[in-house]
Amino acid sequence: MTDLFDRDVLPAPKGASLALLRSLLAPVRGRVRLTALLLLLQQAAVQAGPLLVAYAIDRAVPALRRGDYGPLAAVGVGYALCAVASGLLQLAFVRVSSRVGQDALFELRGRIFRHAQSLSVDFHERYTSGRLISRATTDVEAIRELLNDGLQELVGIVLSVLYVSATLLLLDWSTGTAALLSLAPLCLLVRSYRRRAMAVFRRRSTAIAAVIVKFTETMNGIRPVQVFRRERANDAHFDELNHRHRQANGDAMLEMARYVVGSRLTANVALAAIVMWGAYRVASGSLALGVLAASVLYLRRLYDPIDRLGMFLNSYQSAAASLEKIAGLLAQRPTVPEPTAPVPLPARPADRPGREAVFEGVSFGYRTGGEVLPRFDLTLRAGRTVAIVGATGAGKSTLAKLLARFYDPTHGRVLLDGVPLGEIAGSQLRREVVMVTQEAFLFSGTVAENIAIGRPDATREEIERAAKAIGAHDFITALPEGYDTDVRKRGGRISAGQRQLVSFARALLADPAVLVLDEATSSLDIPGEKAVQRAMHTVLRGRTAVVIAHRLSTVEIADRVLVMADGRVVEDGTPAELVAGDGRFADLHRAWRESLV
Ligand SMILES: Nc1ncnc2c1ncn2[C@@H]1O[C@H](COP(=O)(O)OP(=O)(O)OP(=O)(O)O)[C@@H](O)[C@H]1O
Repeated sequence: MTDLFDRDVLPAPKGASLALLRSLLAPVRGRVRLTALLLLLQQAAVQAGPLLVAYAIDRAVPALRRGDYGPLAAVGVGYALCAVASGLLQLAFVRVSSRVGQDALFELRGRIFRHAQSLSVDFHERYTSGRLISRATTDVEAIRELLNDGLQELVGIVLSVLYVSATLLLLDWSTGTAALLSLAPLCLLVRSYRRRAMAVFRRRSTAIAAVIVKFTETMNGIRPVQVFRRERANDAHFDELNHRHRQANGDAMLEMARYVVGSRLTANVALAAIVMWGAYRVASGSLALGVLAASVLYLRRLYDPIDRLGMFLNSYQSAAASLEKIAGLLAQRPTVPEPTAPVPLPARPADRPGREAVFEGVSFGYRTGGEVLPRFDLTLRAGRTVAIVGATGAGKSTLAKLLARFYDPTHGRVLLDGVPLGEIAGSQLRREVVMVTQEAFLFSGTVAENIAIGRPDATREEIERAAKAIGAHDFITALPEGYDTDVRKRGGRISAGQRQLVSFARALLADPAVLVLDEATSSLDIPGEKAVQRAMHTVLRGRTAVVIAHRLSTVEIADRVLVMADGRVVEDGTPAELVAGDGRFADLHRAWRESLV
């Protein structure tokens, strides 16, 4: 089955890209208008030049011949004023527009991060982190280019074409009309370029995303890459993706080159024709020389922006492709949604350890595969420790993840003290149900901060008490800066077993009603394993606990054991009952006992 999320562009409602752009610019609407006004004035100052030249040739020079310096001086002063005004207006424009662009991008980056973080685990398993990084970097960068330079270009081009056409028509309507007619083939050229460039840019942005995905995937898995000597295969694959990116880049440049050559050729042919016609009219006395000179200057200004229009279309196409991808990402909704009207859990009496969890007619399959857990019912009594055992792929972690609501069941529901998980506010659910995974992930920050993640308001004393109860205090105080050691810095490196202890201390401090623990399979050294086992007992005590057990010594401390096979619970009972029976667990247990002697 092909996964929708394997594609770079996720489905989004129609018009989502435009709506996104509008929503980004809405808060800065006033400043967007100001930038438009500044550009309008700046273009007026720039376009006045040739008009002054025409005036100088046709009026000021004859006046000078009569000994009147006034008109020429006026032209000189006018030209200087226009130059200064255009410079100052340009400066003001750049200042305002770059702030507009920066504010919009600041908002966009924040939105991508917040949104990606709020999406369910299911999304992240399918849409790789490399793609997310590509969205937040290269795609945002493409939009930055459009907002910072592209829009200025476009408004500048449109205004200059409008000013120049109007002035040409005013100077001499027949030259003006000829100039406007010559724009028709150029418009056709722009249209066909736009169509072709769109395909090329979409390909290019997908190609760069693939390069980033490969890069992050390889570096994130650098250990297995080196252990299994995947470097050569990776090099070859990366090379292929890199080639594809280069090819897409080359295609984009080639399209651009074709466009520039085509537009210049058309413009030059039109210019030559109009100049020849104008020269003929000057010779026959029906056109003033100054008007022809100004017209030629204006014609250059009319055609010049056509090249720049190509540049603008480039940044527009690449920003449009990026905007589409970002809009697709932002259109995703969590598959495990927050309840609209959360139901609070009933208060828990102080003498009652944990809460009762019930799986009611639950069945489950991952979106990318078939059914993993066929319909089942299961009640986990408050305050008891349940161990789940079974072969790899039997569905143990899946069952645990349903209890922690990383996924919602396909059918049926999971209840905590009678309240369906889907109706409990996320913040309360995360306080009540904590899942400790095998990896025992540590965030950047100090050891103390890592322990306090589930309860950020915990005092140092409480943090140390939890660490002591778990048996982590001694190794923590032996670190270079004790509890204030940064876990990612030199000297702060801590072993796998120690990481487990930190994550147990974290869970103990968070004090959830239900603890789901995926026991680490990694073989620790014997003292390390003993320490982790002891710590596990401490953290399980006094709450409802589910342990995915890989060691039979862990199973023995459980009140109840579930043996799973192919998504079903095939044996269920106390460890003693199961050992005494003749099922799989009894076989496993016998084999284990024999291995000990
Ligand atoms: N994120 C996922 N997407 C699709 N299928 C998955 C996903 N996670 C697990 N599965 C599939 O679900 C089945 C049960 O997996 P699960 O991880 O629950 O097994 P397990 O008993 O915990 O195994 P192990 O002891 O190896 O961790 C397996 O067939 C697995 O391929």
